[in-house]
Amino acid sequence: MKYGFIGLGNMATAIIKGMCKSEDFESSSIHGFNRTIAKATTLATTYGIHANNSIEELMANCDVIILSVKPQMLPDVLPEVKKHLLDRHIIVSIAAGKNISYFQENLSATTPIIRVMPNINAIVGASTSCYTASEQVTDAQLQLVTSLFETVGTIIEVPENLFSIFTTIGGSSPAFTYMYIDALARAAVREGMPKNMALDIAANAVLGSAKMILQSQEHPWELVDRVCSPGGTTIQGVSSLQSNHFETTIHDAVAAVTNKDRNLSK
Ligand SMILES: NC(=O)C1=CN([C@@H]2O[C@H](COP(=O)(O)OP(=O)(O)OC[C@H]3O[C@@H](n4cnc5c(N)ncnc54)[C@H](OP(=O)(O)O)[C@@H]3O)[C@@H](O)[C@H]2O)C=CC1
Ligand SMILES: O=C(O)[C@@H]1CCC=N1
Repeated sequence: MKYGFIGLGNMATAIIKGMCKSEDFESSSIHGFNRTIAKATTLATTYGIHANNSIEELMANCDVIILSVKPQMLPDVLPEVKKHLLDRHIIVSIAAGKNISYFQENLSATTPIIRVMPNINAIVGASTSCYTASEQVTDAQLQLVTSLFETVGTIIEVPENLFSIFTTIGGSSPAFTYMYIDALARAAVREGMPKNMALDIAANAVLGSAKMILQSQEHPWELVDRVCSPGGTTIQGVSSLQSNHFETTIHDAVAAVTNKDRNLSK
C-alpha cells in the first residue's frame, strides 16, 4: 500500500512523523505533494518519504490519498483529484466541516471515503482522533486507516451527526487548553514565579487532572469537592470562577466553534 498526502502543513507533517517512527509503515511507502514544493523536499530529506511534483503524480503512485489542505482549498484540489481517481483509491479527509456527501458530490459516489478528525497533539503522538466512513469502505480498508492514525494517538468511531461537536471538543479544544495553561502560568508570573517554571507546573497539573478524570471513575464535581477544604484556599478560586461565568464562557466558545464547523458543510 502507498500513502499520498496532499497538503504538507502542520497536521500532515505530524502524521507523517508518526507513521515513519512506527514499525508498521515504511517511509518509502509515503508520498507527499504540497503547493509550496520546498515543504515536500524538506520532508523527503527529514523522513525519507517521496516528494511528488503534482497531484497527478501522487495519485498515480498511491492507493490511500490523504487530503490535508484547509477546507477552503478543497475547491481547488478536488477537481484535480477527481481527474486522476482510480478504482483502487481510498480517500481520507481530515478537513474540518466537510462531510462525506461533500466528497461524494465532488469526487465520486462510489469511491471509499473516510473522514477523520485528529488534533494537533498528534505532533507528540497524543492525538484524540475520530472517524466515520462511507458505506463503500471495507473492514480491511478501515483497519488500515485507523492503524495509520494510531501512530499519532488514539482513534474512535463517531457517527457523522456528532462530527462537528467532536471537532470542537477533540480537534479545537487543545487551543483552549493551551490558553488555560498559559493563563495559569501568567498568573503565577504576577506572583513572582519564573514563566518556564510556571508553565511546567501548570501543564503537569492539567496532565494529572486529566488522568484523574480518566482513571478515577468519579464525577468531576466530586473531585472538585475533594480539593476544596472547608474554609480553605481553593473554594475561593472556584467561587470566583463561578461568579465570572467560567462554565458559560466555555459553552459559548464550544457553540461558536461548532456553528462555524456546521456552516462549512453548507
Ligand atoms: N491544525 C489543527 O489543529 C487541525 C487541523 N485539521 C485539519 O487539517 C487540515 C490541514 O490543517 P493544517 O495542517 O493545520 O493546515 P496548514 O495550513 O498547516 O497546511 C495546509 C497545507 O496545504 C497546502 N496547500 C494549500 N493549497 C494547496 C494545493 N492546492 N495543493 C497542495 N497543497 C496545498 C499548504 O501549502 P503552502 O505551504 O503553499 O501554504 C499547506 O502546507 C485542515 O483541513 C484542517 O481543518 C484537523 C484537525 C486539527
Ligand atoms: O481550526 C480549524 O479549523 C482546525 C479544525 C480543528 C482544529 N483546527
